[in-house]
Amino acid sequence: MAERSDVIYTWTDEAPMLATHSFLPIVQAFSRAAGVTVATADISLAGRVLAAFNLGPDELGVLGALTKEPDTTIIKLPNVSASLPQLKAAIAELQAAGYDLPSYPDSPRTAQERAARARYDAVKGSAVNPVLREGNSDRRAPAAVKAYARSHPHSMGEWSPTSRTRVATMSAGDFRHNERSVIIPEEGTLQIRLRPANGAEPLLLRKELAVTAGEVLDATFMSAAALDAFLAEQVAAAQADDVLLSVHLKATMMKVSDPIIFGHAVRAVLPQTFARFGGLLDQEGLRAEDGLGAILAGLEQVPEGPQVREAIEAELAAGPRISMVDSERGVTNLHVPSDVIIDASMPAMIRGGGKLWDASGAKADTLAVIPDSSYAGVYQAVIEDCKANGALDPRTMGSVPNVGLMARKAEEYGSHDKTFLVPVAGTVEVVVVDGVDAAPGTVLLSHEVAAGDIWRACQTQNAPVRDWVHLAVTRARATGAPAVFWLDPQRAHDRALTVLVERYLGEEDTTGLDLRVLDPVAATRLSLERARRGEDTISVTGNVLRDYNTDLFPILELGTSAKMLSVVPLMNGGGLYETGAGGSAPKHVRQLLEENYLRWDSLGEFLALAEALRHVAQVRSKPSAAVLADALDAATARLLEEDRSPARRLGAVDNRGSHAWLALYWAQALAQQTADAALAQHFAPVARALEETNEQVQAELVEAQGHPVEIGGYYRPDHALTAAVMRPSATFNQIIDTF
Ligand SMILES: NC(=O)C1=CN([C@@H]2O[C@H](COP(=O)(O)OP(=O)(O)OC[C@H]3O[C@@H](n4cnc5c(N)ncnc54)[C@H](OP(=O)(O)O)[C@@H]3O)[C@@H](O)[C@H]2O)C=CC1
Ligand SMILES: O=C(O)CCC(=O)C(=O)O
Ligand SMILES: [Mg+2]
Repeated sequence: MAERSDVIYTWTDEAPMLATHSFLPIVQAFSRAAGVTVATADISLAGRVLAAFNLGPDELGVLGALTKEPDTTIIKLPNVSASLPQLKAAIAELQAAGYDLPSYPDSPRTAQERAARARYDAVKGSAVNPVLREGNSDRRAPAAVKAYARSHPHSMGEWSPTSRTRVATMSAGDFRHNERSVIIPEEGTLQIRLRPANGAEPLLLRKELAVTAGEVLDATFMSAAALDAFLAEQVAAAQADDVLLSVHLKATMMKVSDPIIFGHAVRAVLPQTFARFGGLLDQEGLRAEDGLGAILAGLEQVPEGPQVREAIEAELAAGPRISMVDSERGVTNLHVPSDVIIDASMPAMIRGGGKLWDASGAKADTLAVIPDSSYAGVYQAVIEDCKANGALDPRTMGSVPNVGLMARKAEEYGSHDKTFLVPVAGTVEVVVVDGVDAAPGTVLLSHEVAAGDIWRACQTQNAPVRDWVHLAVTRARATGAPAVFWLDPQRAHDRALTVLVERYLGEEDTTGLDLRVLDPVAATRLSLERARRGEDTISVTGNVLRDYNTDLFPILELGTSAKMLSVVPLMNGGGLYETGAGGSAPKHVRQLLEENYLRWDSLGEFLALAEALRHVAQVRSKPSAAVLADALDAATARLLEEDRSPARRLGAVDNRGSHAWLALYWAQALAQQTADAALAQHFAPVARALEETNEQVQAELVEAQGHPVEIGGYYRPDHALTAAVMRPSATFNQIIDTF
């Protein structure tokens, strides 16, 4: 990684990584011509695993440090936030490729195994985004994208007023109801300990926790008993109502708590199997947390396997219908913890008219189980709105952009190192060690807990809150749209945050702006009501709702969140440009391997790149970068107008075809602009060559489609093989590689 290069383009996983093989050579060729350097940083899951064992460079670490430099510009593509089954698959692939890596120690016994486990656990889950997000988030649909969605509406499933789809969430005992919060007056050090109810010595859960002045610190827990009772009720309710049982969690970002909750859900649908064979499954290391898929696969190696499998199948057959991820392959919602991720799964269901797939591949209503009630009400409010008013109409609906509090691992998404599965009943206490304007030993927060409960603390630093409020005011001013802070007066954390929001709004010039604070359900209703009238409403939210809303509203408005502009102004002056708001679309990889067709849309990359180049122009004093950016935006707008984005089916323009169109339009725009005569002159022959060969190039790209391809790996494919697959037009490559 060339650390001083103008732009750092991230090398990630799955579909975006495939697209990068085609798009990056174009980006580098165009940028080079304008004197802008573009280097890559490998932050893929495989790259991170190798770095964790010193078998490869720690490019994420370097990139994390660069986020604090004022002249850094990073383009961040989506990466796999690995669930344990994915991490294990990546390790197996790397081992088979000859890397000397230990297997994942499920039950570490030696010091060496514990060390290996700690390294792997640091790579697991959402281990990239929190490191790079040294700023708050500004996600919105650019005008050209919104205009395209209005003139080319995606299909929306119909909503019937009699739909039986609904959200089930807990009414007590969950993270929302147990939350307690304080604002830390002065910096200091805390400790988290558990005082067992049986009078035994306190257990130190976290020896030292540094806190900063003015930060919001909260603590809460999910009661295992309340969760199990709730899940048992939902299993029965789904069966009684004959709707599909579906469970929506974020086992990737909430990498400690949510896999545990997922495990409870797996056990809730198989109570008899676990009562009978739980001991055996434990002994074999087959954990409900890893999903039904891992259990069924693991049973192949166990002598009693067929018996257990029979029990599972019988119990599934007798229970409620479970929603399917892939009905053809028999993959249920409970097979893999990372297959159904709430931010994308709930909006896709709502876009589809409240339906999910059953085992026969038919669509059916669902009972969507979202155990913690902190944010579940948002989805229920959307469902109620759709039942009452029908599906939203992408041709007319307004937009709900987001300003999200995210910097410095804000709120729940930074809580993993403070989340604990409670080993014995007792009292968890957050205690002052020093500082904090309190006597050592003072208990700041405490909860009575039982064994199996999930306790966690979250931190929200003060400077990010102030920056977030400022960003909200800036966006409200720039757009004239009302900005609504989604804060829940029933939650201790949100009440503390409201105090800070009011304080920092007092520092801003807010004359003439419409700024409100509403609870999330009221905010959802208002935003939808306005959207139905074609009006825009900025949602100003915490970190989790940032994630949820930036899939929810784009998926309804634009059909996908891949088309979002996703800017993270870094607090020290750098710029992080995320590509879209969606993920790495694993399904797209399978389609490429089976039929050499990649339906991934790189629009998010195009939008992010233009903003990144503008940032380079400013922080590196390179005016031609701004010329590149303006021409790129013009090319992107034209790509949309002329409908050159990837289609979904063989024989049409796919990801590679859309890149070739973009290169043509970009070169033409550069040749025609008058701001930089040297660039115009440089690009005139390039534009001509691309025009003259365009028909042939597109034909070559379509010709390549329609048969299986081999790229030599999933998590770490062979670079040369993948490049050959992703760059099949010799005519196009010749132009890009030589100008
Ligand atoms: N910023 C980040 O790093 C993020 C990473 N992730 C990671 O991504 C993975 C998958 O997550 P998942 O929840 O399934 O969500 P995804 O957003 O990856 O996929 C859901 C669906 O959205 C559509 N989609 C998403 N992006 C595009 C695109 N650029 N072009 C066309 N269609 C697109 C696809 O629909 P269709 O099948 O109809 O084509 C896809 O199947 C996980 O490993 C997750 O951890 C998730 C979110 C953000
Ligand atoms: O980091 C992740 O796992 C996902 C991030 C995400 O979904 C988002 O930021 O929208
Ligand atoms: Mg998301």
